[in-house]
Amino acid sequence: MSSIADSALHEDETLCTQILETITAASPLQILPSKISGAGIGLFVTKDVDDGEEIFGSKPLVNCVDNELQRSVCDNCCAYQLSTVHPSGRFRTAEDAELEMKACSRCKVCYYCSRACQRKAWKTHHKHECELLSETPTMHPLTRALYRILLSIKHNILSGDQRAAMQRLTSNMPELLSSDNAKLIVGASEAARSRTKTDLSFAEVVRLYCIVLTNSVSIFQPEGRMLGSSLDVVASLMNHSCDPNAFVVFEGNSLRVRSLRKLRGGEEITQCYADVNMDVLIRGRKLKDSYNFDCHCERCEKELKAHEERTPGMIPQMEQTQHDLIDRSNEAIRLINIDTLSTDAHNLASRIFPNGKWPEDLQPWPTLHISQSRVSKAQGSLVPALKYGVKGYLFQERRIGPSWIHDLLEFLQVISRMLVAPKGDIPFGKDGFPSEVQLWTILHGHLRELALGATRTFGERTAYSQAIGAWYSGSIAEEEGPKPGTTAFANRFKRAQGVLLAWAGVDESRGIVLT
Ligand SMILES: C[S@@+](CC[C@H](N)C(=O)[O-])C[C@H]1O[C@@H](n2cnc3c(N)ncnc32)[C@H](O)[C@@H]1O
Repeated sequence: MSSIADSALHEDETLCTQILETITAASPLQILPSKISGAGIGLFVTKDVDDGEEIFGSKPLVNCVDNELQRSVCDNCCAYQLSTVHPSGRFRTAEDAELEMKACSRCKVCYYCSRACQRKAWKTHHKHECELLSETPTMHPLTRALYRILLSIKHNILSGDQRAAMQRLTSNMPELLSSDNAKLIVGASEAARSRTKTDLSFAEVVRLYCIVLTNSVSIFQPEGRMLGSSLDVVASLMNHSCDPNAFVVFEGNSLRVRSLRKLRGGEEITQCYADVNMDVLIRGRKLKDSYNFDCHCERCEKELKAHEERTPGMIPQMEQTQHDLIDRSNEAIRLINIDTLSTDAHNLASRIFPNGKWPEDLQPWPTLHISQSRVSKAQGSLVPALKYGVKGYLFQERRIGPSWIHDLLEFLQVISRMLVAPKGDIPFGKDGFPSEVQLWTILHGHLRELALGATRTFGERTAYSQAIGAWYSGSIAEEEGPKPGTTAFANRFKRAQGVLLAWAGVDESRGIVLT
């Protein structure tokens, strides 16, 4: 295997053609040396691609559901029991029946949404792994992916091309074997080799595990939920950018790569391996720890320079504090409790900024506000949820892509709950708070942006975009004044948004401009 792995994939034209034939792409793609220094090979478009287009779709080699979601996600089609979206393209209501999930009666590890899914999974892979899974039910999904791959090789389920291409993916094996995780990697590989009784050598199994660790992508649905991990050969060839032109999303068990902006023919397709909204220091740590490289892109250099100018010589403290703020914010979400979050956050911020005043637009502050809004909403405290929500979503620098759509949706859910709350619960028109009519205008203006944004981001066929579109059309049908999309509405919206922003203490320049 090492000799195959030594020759780069792009040099084998026949193999490249064969693996590119397994995807569905609007126009042909190419595998070439990356334009990013030190990044190996990459994936390129050959023709111009518009903003918001599907670049390609693929059926991954393996999808593995996260352990804590096993009972609620179908192990075959990835249908999610708690999805807020009905497959017919509307948001679910309390009247909708819940998907009934049934466990495999033998292993009780994999769950299915129908007999058909269970039969299909059994035929394609589950019959080979069922007994092994029942012995090790809590295996990490990436280790489960390794088992599935080893068994697929053993039982000739993978085609020769798929196997050859997978084995040539970057493994980062030397770096992973000298990392803190080396013992775990070696131990899991040893166990996988002996349990699956594969013919592969120990070194080959370790390398395959490193390939899984380096190339897997999250099964991220349009709704924003991560359901597990997936390995797809073609998607694995996309390199990282902190200003990506594409992203990966799943529709059921199918992977889709969609554009975030226009790409010119010959351009490399890139995705962000870290949370694209986070600061350079958080992204940098993730890229180093999980993918073994340092990013030196324009965005990273610019953000590092800004740190040096703002707080000279404080980069290590700044990084630690950002991590601590994120941990604190995640803890608040987990406990559904933000009682001490503001005080704790200001105490942490004062390590860097003597007055404890972290800049509103510097991450993770906007994300912290979004957590505060989410927890307040869960507690039914809608007024603070709105105030935190306005700050959270308007201080995000990037107003494109999945996370922007999710932030906007959450913000609008707060507004729409306020508009149906019992009279007297919401201080309409008092102490600078917008009037009820103004809040309707704010909802409708944003809903139109959300509907347009969801269609551009996820495509118009996606049930999620359709559900947002249905919400928008249902809601504006009741609007008596000028409709969104007209100049009269835009003027009304600007005034209403101005009131909301003044109430929330956000500068008007941060507001959204309607399209
Ligand atoms: C999923 S693979 C991407 C395909 C890979 N370039 C190849 O040749 O197979 C991820 C690995 O590619 C490299 N890589 C991806 N993006 C990079 C970037 N922006 N700068 C440097 N290396 C990068 C790193 O080695 C990373 O661990």
